[in-house]
Amino acid sequence: MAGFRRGGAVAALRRIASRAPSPSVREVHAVQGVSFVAHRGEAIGLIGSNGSGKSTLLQAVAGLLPADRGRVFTRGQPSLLGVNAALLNDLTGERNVVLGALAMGMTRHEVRRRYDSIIDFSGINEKGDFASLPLRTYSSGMAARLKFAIASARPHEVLLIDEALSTGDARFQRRSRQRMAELRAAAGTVFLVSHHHRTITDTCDRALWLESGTLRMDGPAAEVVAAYEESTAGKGR
Ligand SMILES: Nc1ncnc2c1ncn2[C@@H]1O[C@H](COP(=O)(O)OP(=O)(O)OP(=O)(O)O)[C@@H](O)[C@H]1O
Repeated sequence: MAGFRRGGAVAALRRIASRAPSPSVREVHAVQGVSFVAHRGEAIGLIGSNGSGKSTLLQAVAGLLPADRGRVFTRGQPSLLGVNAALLNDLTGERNVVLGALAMGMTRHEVRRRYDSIIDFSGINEKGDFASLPLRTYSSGMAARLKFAIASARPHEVLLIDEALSTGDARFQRRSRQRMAELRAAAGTVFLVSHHHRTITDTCDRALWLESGTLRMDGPAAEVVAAYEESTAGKGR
C-alpha cells in the first residue's frame, strides 16, 4: 500500500481488488439456487423471515452484489429504492430532488418540469416548507416518502423497492399504490420487499417466499402470503 493514503479511496479499492480468501473470513450464502422469470407489468412481492435473503436478492438483481454463481438477466437498468438509498443528509430536500433526478438520467429541463410534482407527491411540504430544510430535519417516514417520490418520478424498466413504502403513513401508502400501478402500466416490473403482508397482497399480484436463502414458494400473492402465515402461525411463542 506504500504510496497510498491510508483510508483513502485508492487504498480501499486496492484492498477490495486484492482480497483473497482468508481463514478468518466466514462465507455467508445469503441466497442460493433461486431461479425465477419476472415479466413486464408484474408487481412481485418478496416475503420471508428476517435474514431469509430478500434484500440480498434485490441487490443482486440491481447489480450491486454480483452473484458468485448463476446469472441475472434484466432488460434495462434496474433501480433499487432501499431504505438506505443515497439521499444526502446535509442537503435540503430541494437539492436532493434535483441531484437524485439528475442521477436517474433526467435532463435539467425535465427536473425543472417535474420538480413541483415530486415535492407534492412526497407530501414533505404539507407541514411547512420542509423542501428548503436539510434532510436531517426530516422524520424517517418523510425521508422515505421523498426517496420514493424521486425514484418513481420516471418510468423504470425494473423498480426494486425495499420496505420503503411501509414507513409512509396510510395516506402516502395509498398514493404509492396508485404510483406503483402507473409504473406497472408503463410496462415496468416492480419488486417490493415488505413484512407488511397487507401491503404485498394489496399491491402485488405475485409473491416469492424466501426461506434461508432458497425459494420456498412462487405464486399468486394471496396464496403465497397465506401459506407463509400458516407456516409461521404458532412459531415464536
Ligand atoms: N454484508 C454482509 N455480511 C455478512 N452477512 C450478511 C451481509 N449481508 C447480509 N448478510 C446475511 O445474509 C442473510 C440474508 O440477509 P438479508 O439482509 O438479505 O435478509 P432479509 O431477508 O432482507 O432480512 P430482513 O427481513 O431482516 O431485512 C442474513 O443471514 C444476513 O445475516
